[in-house]
Amino acid sequence: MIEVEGLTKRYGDVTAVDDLTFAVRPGRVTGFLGPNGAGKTTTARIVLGLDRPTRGRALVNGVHYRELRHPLREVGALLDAGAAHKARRAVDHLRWLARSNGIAARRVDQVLELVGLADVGRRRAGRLSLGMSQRLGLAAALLGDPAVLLLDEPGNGLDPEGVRWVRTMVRAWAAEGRAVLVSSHLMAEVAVTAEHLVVIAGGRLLADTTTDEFVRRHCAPAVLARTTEPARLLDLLAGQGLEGRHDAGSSVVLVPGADTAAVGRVAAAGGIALDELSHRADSLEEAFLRLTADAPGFRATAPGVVS
Ligand SMILES: Nc1ncnc2c1ncn2[C@@H]1O[C@H](COP(=O)(O)OP(=O)(O)OP(=O)(O)O)[C@@H](O)[C@H]1O
Repeated sequence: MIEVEGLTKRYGDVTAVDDLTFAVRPGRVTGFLGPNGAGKTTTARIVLGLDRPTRGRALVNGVHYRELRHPLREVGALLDAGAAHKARRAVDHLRWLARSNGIAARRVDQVLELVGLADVGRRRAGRLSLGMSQRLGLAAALLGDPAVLLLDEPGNGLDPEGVRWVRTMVRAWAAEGRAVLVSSHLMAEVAVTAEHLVVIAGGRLLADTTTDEFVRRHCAPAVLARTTEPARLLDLLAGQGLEGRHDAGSSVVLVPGADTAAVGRVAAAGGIALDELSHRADSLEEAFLRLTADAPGFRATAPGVVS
């Protein structure tokens, strides 16, 4: 498994990772989510011994990466699909990796087969399409049959069929008992692959929970009421113990967990005309944006509730 404990990384004035603690456990896919600049790559680089933390630590199977004798046999990583030398044939790239990690040469053919590259193994890395390069990166990650996998945007550059293939493979690897961390900034894509989510923004942990719980907590259905008097409706709802949400300038009030009849009765009793009364649930992407929008270092704004 991967254990990240109190991890902090500063680059000059920039705090890329800020006191981060989470674990990637075996037997399940953990989605590592955060908007651009959240600190995902920095965390992954520290786990893989490519960068040193300012404080805290990251352990793979209980030790620091640099203490692993044959790292590829313990942890497979896909960080940069373009990492293979352009002039080197795909098969030679894998053979070189296998040799430097004490892995049998026959494993190279197995992983090429596994990722669907058996026919193009003799092609030079520079002549592979983006999707094929991604598959070569996955082949390298799998070479040592590691118990821990760390994959950054594994579906990048793949066509829809390829994305489905990666999703199925990633789930199967976890089902075999591996600890799998898949990082991405695409909430909806990761949520269908991962059972567990670690969400960060501005280098800080925002959520560490099962995907089911995340959906329950952040995408719960709400009642949507549209009115020209949203502030007064909010007050009246609060008087009845119903907590609503309203974005400045919007005509919409959202009341999580309520039913339409209750909200309609409160409006009627207060003489408030409703232009719409309906049910609505946040999409995962909306929930993700809402959760991460206020984090330091993330400058984009989340969309309003509904305007
Ligand atoms: N070598 C570096 N020197 C200075 N700042 C850095 C360095 N590496 C990362 N950063 C900064 O640290 C923060 C986190 O970056 P990081 O690449 O870890 O985020 P990320 O979540 O992987 O983003 P993305 O989804 O865009 O890849 C950013 O503000 C980034 O500019």
